[in-house]
This record gives sequence, structure tokens and C-alpha cells, in this order.
Amino acid sequence: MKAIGLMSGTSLDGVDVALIDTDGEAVAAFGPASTYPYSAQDRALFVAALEGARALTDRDARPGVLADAEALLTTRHAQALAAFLAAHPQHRDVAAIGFHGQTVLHRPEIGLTVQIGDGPALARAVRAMTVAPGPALVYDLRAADVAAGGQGAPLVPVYHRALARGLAEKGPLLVLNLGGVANITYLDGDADPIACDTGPANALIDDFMQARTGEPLDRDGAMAAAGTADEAALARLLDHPFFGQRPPKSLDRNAFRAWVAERGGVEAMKTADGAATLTALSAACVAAVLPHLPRRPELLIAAGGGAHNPTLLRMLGGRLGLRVLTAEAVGWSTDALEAQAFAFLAVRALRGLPLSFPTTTGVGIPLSGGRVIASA
Ligand SMILES: Nc1ncnc2c1ncn2[C@@H]1O[C@H](COP(=O)(O)OP(=O)(O)OP(=O)(O)O)[C@@H](O)[C@H]1O
Ligand SMILES: CC(=O)N[C@H]1[C@@H]2OC[C@@H](O2)[C@@H](O)[C@@H]1O[C@H](C)C(=O)O
Repeated sequence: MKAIGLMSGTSLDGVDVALIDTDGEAVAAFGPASTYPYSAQDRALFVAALEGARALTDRDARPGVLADAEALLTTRHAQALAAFLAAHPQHRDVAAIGFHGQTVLHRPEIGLTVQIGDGPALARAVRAMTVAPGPALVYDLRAADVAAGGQGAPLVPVYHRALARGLAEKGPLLVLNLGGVANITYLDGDADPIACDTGPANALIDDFMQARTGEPLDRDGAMAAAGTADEAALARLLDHPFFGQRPPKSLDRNAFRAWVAERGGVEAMKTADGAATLTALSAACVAAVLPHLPRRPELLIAAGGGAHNPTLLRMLGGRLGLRVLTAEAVGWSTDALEAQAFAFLAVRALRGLPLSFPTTTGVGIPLSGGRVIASA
């Protein structure tokens, strides 16, 4: 069936929209994909929402700025979907929509993961843009896993496995998503994927660049390429219990912010050296997961925005000692992979198929999830 995924990731850079044709087990065809960027003003509200969410204990509460942030986020998703369907009117007969929302807090250790995004409100907007009876809208896809004792993330591994079945390479291989946070999927034939978050990917680099240069990213890794990573600082930063933990494990976007501020010494570095150190940290965090995997992978497939950063890719190749290819190089999408994954997960949820596994989130048994609004 035709399914659309809507994803707003930890980088807070915009709404990714992607369409695929899938039965939730294999992908018959990739459709179009687009990103609808947030304005600086939108982004500021979402950054405030992350701060406002820090003290939350009830995942349904929307105190202070969170109510406005949720309303704006839902509106931006409705607008993104409207623009996407206006550009591709032949897809107004879409059958399923997966709506991730925006994670504002992720603390699975206390049973809490919070994604803002108003499913019923988006479903009402969807009705006006689609062919009757309208698609099923699936949202709140992490909650069931966390309620059952899982990490609630990462959820994309089952999609990585579906795509990897089409590759000539049988593995073992790693798929790496370089978003705000980095996560890996280890694939070896048909075995259940092994997955976890590995550490920061772009979040710390973006925050550092914003503070130093006023630009929200180190475009093409140019700043990091001009600097030198401080290996002593890296050793201090890698001396964190997270890296000794076996997968599954997951992270909040800002999990390492205080740690880096305390131990990194990055504030005292020149901008280029700071960017190089934080970029090397992202690569070193991925390398730190290798000892926890059953076999040494032969290939790493990099996706997400960080796959556009050649300095990061070079450092990954060096620190992992693996062949690194971008998702594009194997015929997948670098930028739309996560949105496609949420389209795929929506169809799986509608069919009652598992979204998460003991080896991906630590949940006790393979588990489905998502809240469904039939015929949005
Ligand atoms: N040309 C580029 N050079 C360097 N970095 C880039 C480039 N393009 C994108 N990025 C980085 O990629 C980030 C966006 O990545 P992506 O959209 O995959 O993240 P996300 O989906 O929001 O995060 P997550 O996967 O953690 O939810 C940007 O914030 C930026 O840091
Ligand atoms: C709680 C949450 O939103 N986590 C995100 C985040 O961004 C990357 C990494 O951390 C990953 O675990 C997850 O996203 C992807 C899409 C996932 O669930 O697979």
C-alpha cells in the first residue's frame, strides 16, 4: 500500500516527508520525498520546548511553552503534507500515514518518552487533503515499547533490515544514522537486527557552531577539516559509562551536553579545533560500539544529515577501519530514510507486526505499537 512517513528529528531542522509502496515487510517502490524546513522562529520555539520538557513526569502534560510548540508542530506537519500532496496529487489516495512527532524528552530509564504532535488534529487536516475514505494515521509509535520496558528507540532497524535484504552484501554490516543523535543497526543475514544509539552525531556540533559562528551547522565539515581533534579531550569524553554498556541503549538529544561542557574543554579551543574534536567524538562514539557486536562488520552504510559531512565520514572510516558508503551509494536515500521508515512502521503497526525487538530496544518480546486513527 501507499504510505507516507512524517518525521521531525532531533536536529529540529524541518519536517521530512517521504512516500513508499510497502506491505510492511518489503519495499515495492520508493516514491517522492521532500524536507520542509522550519524557520529560525519555529526552531526557537521547539528549542524552548526541549527545555520546558526537562521536568516532565507525565507524558500527556503540556505545561507552559509545550502546548504552543505542539500546536505549531502539528500545523507545520499539516502544511508540509499539504505542500507534498499538492506537488504529487497522484498520491492523494495514500492509505497510511506514520506521524512521528517531535521528541522533546527521552528518559526510558524512568519509563518516559515524550513526542509532541497532536494526532487527532493532524487527522482532521489530512481528511481535507486526501481521497475519501482517507488514510489511517498512526502516531505515538514509541510509547508501547517504553511502557513494556523497552528503550523506545531506535525504531528504524526493522526498516534497515528490509532494505538490506535487497543488497548484494550479506554482511555483517552496519547502517548508521547520523542525525542529531547517532544510531546503528547491525545486520547479519536474517537474524534480528542488533541496534542502539551510539552517542551524539550532529547535535553538539550544531550547538557549538551556532554559539561560535551564528550558523546552525558545520556545512560540509569545513570548520572541522581546518582544525585538529584534541585526543586527550576525546579520551576524557569517552570515559563515560554509556560506552561500556551493551546494546540496546538509547539517548536523549542533550544527553552529553553537560558531560562535554564539564570534561571536554571545548569552550577553550579555537573554533576549528573545537569542531574537529566534536566531529571526532561522534566518530569515536560509533567506534566504541564495535566491541559489543557479535562479529566485526565489513561495511558501514551512512545515512542522515551527517552523511553530507565529508570530514565526519573520513573520521568514521579512520576510527572504525571499515569501508564507508553513503546510503545514496547503495541506492537508498540519505535524507529520506527515517521518514520512509515511519511510513513502513505505520504499515507494520496497521498489520500488527512488531516494530521493536529484544535486540533493538530491549523490550521483552517483539512488539507492535502506535496509536491508530482509522480513515483519517
Ligand atoms: N552539508 C552538510 N554538512 C554538514 N552537516 C550537515 C550537512 N547537511 C546536514 N548536516 C547535518 O545533519 C543534520 C540534520 O540531520 P538529520 O535531518 O538526519 O537529523 P534528524 O533526523 O533531525 O535527527 P535524528 O536522526 O537524530 O532524529 C543537521 O543538523 C546538520 O548538522
Ligand atoms: C527518542 C528519539 O526520538 N530518538 C531518536 C533520536 O534520533 C536518532 C536516535 O535518537 C534514534 O534513537 C531515534 O530516532 C530514530 C528515527 C529511531 O527511532 O530509529
